[in-house]
This record gives sequence, C-alpha cells and structure tokens, in this order.
Amino acid sequence: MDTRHALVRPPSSRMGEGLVTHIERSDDVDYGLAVRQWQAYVDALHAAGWTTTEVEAADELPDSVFVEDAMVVYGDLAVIARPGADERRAETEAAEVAVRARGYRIAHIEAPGTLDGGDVLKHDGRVWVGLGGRTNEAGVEQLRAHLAPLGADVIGVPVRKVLHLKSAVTALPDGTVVGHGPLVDDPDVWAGHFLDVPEESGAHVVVLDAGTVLMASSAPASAALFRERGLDVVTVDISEFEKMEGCVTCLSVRLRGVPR
Ligand SMILES: NC(=O)NCCC[C@H](N)C(=O)O
Repeated sequence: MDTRHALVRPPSSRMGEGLVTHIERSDDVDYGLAVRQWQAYVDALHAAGWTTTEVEAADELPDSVFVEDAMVVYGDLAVIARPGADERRAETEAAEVAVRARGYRIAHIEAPGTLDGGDVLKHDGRVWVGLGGRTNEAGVEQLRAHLAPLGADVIGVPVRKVLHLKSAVTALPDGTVVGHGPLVDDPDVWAGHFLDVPEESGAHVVVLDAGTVLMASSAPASAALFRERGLDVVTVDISEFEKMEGCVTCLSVRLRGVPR
C-alpha cells in the first residue's frame, strides 16, 4: 500500500522567538509571509497527491511549526521524541494525539534520552541518527531498541556543524545521500553514494514519490543537478522558516503506507 499522508502544524505567531543555534538571529521574521509560505508548502504536498492532517496549532510554542522534530515514524510505529531543547518538549503532546489518531502504535523516548526527529534519516532499512546536537547516546539506544523488532539498522553519526542531521544530509529516492560538503561532518559514512551539492539548502529534499522531490527555492543550482539526474523538482519559498534554522523536511512528518 502506498498511502501518502503527512502531518503538518500551522506556524505560531511567535515563531520569531524560536531557537537559533548555528545562525544569526534574524529580527525580521514576517509572520504573515510565513503563513502564506506554509500554506504553499501544504499546497505543494496536495498537488503531489498527498493528504495532510493539521496538528493543533500552538501559539505559545514558537518552534511548533517544525513538526518533524516531534517523532520518528517507522513502519506502523511512531516513536515520540524527547526534544533536546527544553523549550520544545511540550510540542510532542499534540503531535502524538494526531499520529495516534492515524492508527500508529506509539513508543516514547524517555529521560535521560533526548532525540529530535530532524536528526533521523531513513532509507531502505537503514536509520542514521545525528549525535552531538539535540540527540544524545541514550536517545539513539532507545530508538535502536524500538526499531530493532522492525528490522531497522540504527547507526549513530556525528553532527556538529549544523542543527540536525537532516540540516546536513537527506536522501534522494534512489538512496543517494546529498549534502553540502563543508557542513557534513563525515561524508565517508555514505562513501560511494554521497553527492556533494553546491548550496546548503540543496541538501534538504522531501521525497514526494519515486521520481519527485520537494526542496527550497533557495538552492537553484542543486535543483538543476537533481533535474540532470532525471528527477522532477518542486520548489517552495520557505525564507521565513530558513531564518529560524528550518528547512523543507522539518515542516512535515511523512506517513507512508501504514495503518489506515
Ligand atoms: N528538523 C529541523 O531541522 N527542525 C528545525 C528546527 C528549528 C528550530 N528553530 C530549532 O532550533 O529547534
């Protein structure tokens, strides 16, 4: 079964107060523009055949639009994250309600473990988890224990230069891992199937289907590279989310082919 359903969460009007770690804080986050960009992102998912569920908006949680960080979904199991930043811990509650309502089994990362969904890259039975920022060793161990019965091979990898593993690398539909060289701690993890892309945000793709990726319009040279490889590339402007250290992956949780 190939269902395509995604969880999304509307931006908080306080999103400009969210966390920034590796970039300068911007004082000109435009909430009205962010809402329009978020809607265009959701529209792009719909245009590609995806349906969506909105997790209940939370104005008091500035980073809640980055719903990907709230969980890791694998097969029929949703592992609810325990965000590495205290300020983001309360985001998981409503996200859990939404994924439970879709029929997923639920597990939790527990203290002292921390794990952000943005640190988890999955492809074909392999699950790479970024260590060094928001996710700790205990979080990786717990995720490994939850996913082992499902046959997943969980591999910890270093992340020091950017916020999350998926701020550094994501995977194209054929499993090629894409990253902007200067921001990837150890590209040898993916030796033989790593593609260096010319722009930071060129490293961020959402796989819409076997031949199509969604990415930010801020990486035109990387988009051209992917098109040369035969992919269809859909682009969206997410400038207001990039100011808050977000990228296209963080704005949704993709649910592929399970429960209902
Ligand atoms: N998965 C992601 O890369 N999420 C982006 C989170 C950005 C947010 N401002 C944060 O620092 O947590």
